[in-house]
Amino acid sequence: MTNTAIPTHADLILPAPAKLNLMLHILGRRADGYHELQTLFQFLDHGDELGFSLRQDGEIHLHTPIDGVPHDSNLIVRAAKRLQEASGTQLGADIWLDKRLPMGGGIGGGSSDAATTLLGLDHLWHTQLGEDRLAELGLALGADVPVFVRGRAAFAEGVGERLTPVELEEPWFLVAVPQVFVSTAEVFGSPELTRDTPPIKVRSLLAGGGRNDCQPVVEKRYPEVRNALILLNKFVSARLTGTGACIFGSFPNRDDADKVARQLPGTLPSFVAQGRNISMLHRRLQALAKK
Ligand SMILES: C[C@@](CO)(OP(=O)(O)O)[C@H](O)COP(=O)(O)OP(=O)(O)OC[C@H]1O[C@@H](n2ccc(N)nc2=O)[C@H](O)[C@@H]1O
Ligand SMILES: Nc1ncnc2c1ncn2[C@@H]1O[C@H](COP(=O)(O)OP(=O)(O)O)[C@@H](O)[C@H]1O
Repeated sequence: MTNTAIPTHADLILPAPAKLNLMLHILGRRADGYHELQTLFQFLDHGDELGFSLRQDGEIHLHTPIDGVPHDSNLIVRAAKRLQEASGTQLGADIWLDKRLPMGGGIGGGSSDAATTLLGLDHLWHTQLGEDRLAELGLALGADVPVFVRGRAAFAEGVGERLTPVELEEPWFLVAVPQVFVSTAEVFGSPELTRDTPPIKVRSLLAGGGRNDCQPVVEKRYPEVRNALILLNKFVSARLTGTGACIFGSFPNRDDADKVARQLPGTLPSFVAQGRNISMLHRRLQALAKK
């Protein structure tokens, strides 16, 4: 595919894959307002792409602004600056983003961009902070960043930072994108959100259990999501990812997923991607390390 956003002369081009929350249980609320959860993360082989080139002057320049997100608030720029501070490097970077993932969709685009920036610049700058330190820097940027830094499908606990790697089947997913922005803070702040699901063991999950506790709240507050779920449920058992708005169903092969995608109305965009236990980012970095 031709890529207009990233120049071919960039020093390093890396993927920033999406994730799905295959289930998400809310166990309670901490004193700081954050919620204790249990969730199962799997990556998709579909995502954004980032390009990086070295700068000697220490500046961070993101050349592809996102509408409505100021340069210095972009998670890419924030991640780059955190890594500069933590490592003490004098180097900087030119960065380009090819944004393909819908924003605020519960598929983790911003968090994944941040993780790819941490790992990409750690590679380019030779800062060698190590995965644990990079995951720690990531957590300060968002609850979902560490899983993208680790790059392994995982059962997550705490606020999402305590990760146990898991081996899951790798089915094909149809992800539908209701055209509405769901606020994560609003969903977690809702009085009607249930916060008392008993903790479960990872083993019972892998047997296919679980649900998304945010789904009833999002269905009630966002008719676009409710209607999309009704529609997709006609073909496959559909579920919300994260706090939405995206919903997904799984299929044993790509053809079956494509067939359903073709039957969805134009008002409900969708894409088909395979679930992956090792993220595309990590597969690319491993290939680079072998060169
Ligand atoms: C719940 C998940 C599941 O993947 O939702 P999605 O964002 O992917 O939909 C994530 O953990 C979200 O992670 P992320 O989007 O990085 O959230 P943050 O920026 O850290 O938090 C946004 C807001 O959500 C609330 N929040 C978030 C995570 C959490 N465990 N408890 C919370 O109460 C807080 O009000 C916080 O201010
Ligand atoms: N590089 C980025 N990509 C996407 N969103 C970003 C980025 N940097 C900052 N943001 C902000 O983070 C918000 C949530 O982004 P996103 O990760 O796409 O959603 P979600 O966490 O629901 O999957 C966006 O609405 C935007 O304001």
